[in-house]
Amino acid sequence: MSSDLIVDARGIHAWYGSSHVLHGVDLAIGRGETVGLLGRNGMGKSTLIRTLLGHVTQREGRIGLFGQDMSKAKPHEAARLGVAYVPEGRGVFPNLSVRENLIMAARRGRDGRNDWSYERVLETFPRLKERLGNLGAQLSGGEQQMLSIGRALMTHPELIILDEATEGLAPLIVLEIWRVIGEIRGSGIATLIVDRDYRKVLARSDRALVLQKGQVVLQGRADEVSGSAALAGYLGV
Ligand SMILES: Nc1ncnc2c1ncn2[C@@H]1O[C@H](COP(=O)(O)OP(=O)(O)OP(=O)(O)O)[C@@H](O)[C@H]1O
Repeated sequence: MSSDLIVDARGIHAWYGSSHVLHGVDLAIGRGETVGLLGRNGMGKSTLIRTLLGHVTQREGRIGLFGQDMSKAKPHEAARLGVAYVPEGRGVFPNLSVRENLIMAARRGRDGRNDWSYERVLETFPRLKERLGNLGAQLSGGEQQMLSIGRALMTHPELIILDEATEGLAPLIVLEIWRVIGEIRGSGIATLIVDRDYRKVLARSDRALVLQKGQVVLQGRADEVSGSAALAGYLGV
């Protein structure tokens, strides 16, 4: 298990009851690397993420995070090591204000890093600055998504996992989220991105992999995946 890798997962299988969803998936993410995870609906993208983080417990295979064996670990252990997960459907505290949501998340990074301050997060998301006193539940979907990403940044992660971060949002907000994803990449934090807009994912990723029925059917540098004749067929586009 290489400690140069943030994620080093080999031969991952996962089940929901008797339904076998992942069939031997390998995934590696290096420090600072942006990886796109593509595939049609129901192909196992969210399940792969949730399996790596220990949310799906019927699993087999070796899961290494930061060189540690996390094959049996619980979700909070992955978070403690520096993996921030922004789930599909967000995950902000509805009864806390924007300010409280952010402050509560604040934590130094693995090496004591503290560069994503409260102020920097608000500069990155000017909309949140205007809503500091609003409760999570009072925010629009786009604002909740920004808050969720802002919370992730305040934990000073080594890796942020964004599962459908732009899903169901208005076009201007979607642009805003992609801008921030670019900023996160530029700041050296590794990212794993799942998004329906495969062109945008590929344009912003170093590498990409495509899942079909719980198996990796295509992977490589993002430009290679982008140029692959097989891509459209796998994505159904
Ligand atoms: N909690 C669950 N219980 C049972 N089956 C599930 C559960 N979550 C997902 N599945 C099934 O597992 C398979 C993979 O789903 P998953 O959500 O990982 O796909 P996905 O590629 O992320 O697609 P989507 O974009 O639709 O979320 C699908 O057949 C789905 O119906």
